[in-house]
Amino acid sequence: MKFAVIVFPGSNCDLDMYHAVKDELGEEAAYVWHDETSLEGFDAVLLPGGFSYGDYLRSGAIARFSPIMKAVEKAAAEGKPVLGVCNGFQVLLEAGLLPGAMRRNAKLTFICKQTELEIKNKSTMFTTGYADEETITIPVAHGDGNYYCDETTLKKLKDNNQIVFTYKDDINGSVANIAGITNENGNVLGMMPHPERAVDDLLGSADGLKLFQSIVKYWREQHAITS
Ligand SMILES: NC(=O)CC[C@H](N)C(=O)O
Repeated sequence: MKFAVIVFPGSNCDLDMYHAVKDELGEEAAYVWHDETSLEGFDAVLLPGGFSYGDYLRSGAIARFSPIMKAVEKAAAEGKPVLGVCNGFQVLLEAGLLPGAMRRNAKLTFICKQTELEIKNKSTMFTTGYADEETITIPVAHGDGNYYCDETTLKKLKDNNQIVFTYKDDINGSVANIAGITNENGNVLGMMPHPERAVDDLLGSADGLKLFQSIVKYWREQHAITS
């Protein structure tokens, strides 16, 4: 399976993402500069964390106009797995590929620490590797992680099972403690915690690895030779 790691000017978790896929997961990965216009030949798309365009205007607000975003939209429409982590999540929100918006953390401070997450939907293509009711440990590192959506959107997210991860504790003021959501189709996931930084016990947790393994499992099932 081949993963694209999109690199924007100011991305800083692209190397971690590449390492997670290539070295820990053992799958193919390649960096794709934001100026590119095609994701032909890739099976999944990863938008890493960082400070694209210095977070000017709003986190993700400028990156969402990068040429590669048309190809990300196409991959999403084709049903390919698209994962946005932290700044990647912010870009997906700004691009309208996920509902809602991100605001400054409630306490207006940058938060960098391990967090406990509850898995609210373990039947997505990103979460089948987790056990029922499993609580996982994955680090966050953000200043703008305060997820907001209105009541109608929240109801839709709940009704469609689009809320995938919630924080066990309210760390940043997010509506309903939301840490990660999918689109309606379930193939685009945005999450503030960094699974790519939790892929080995040496890092303090390996709980993020199961997320990447779930994507591979899904892809293999889709591409199984049945005859
Ligand atoms: N680690 C990151 O991706 C940081 C995201 C974002 N720029 C913020 O501080 O909110």
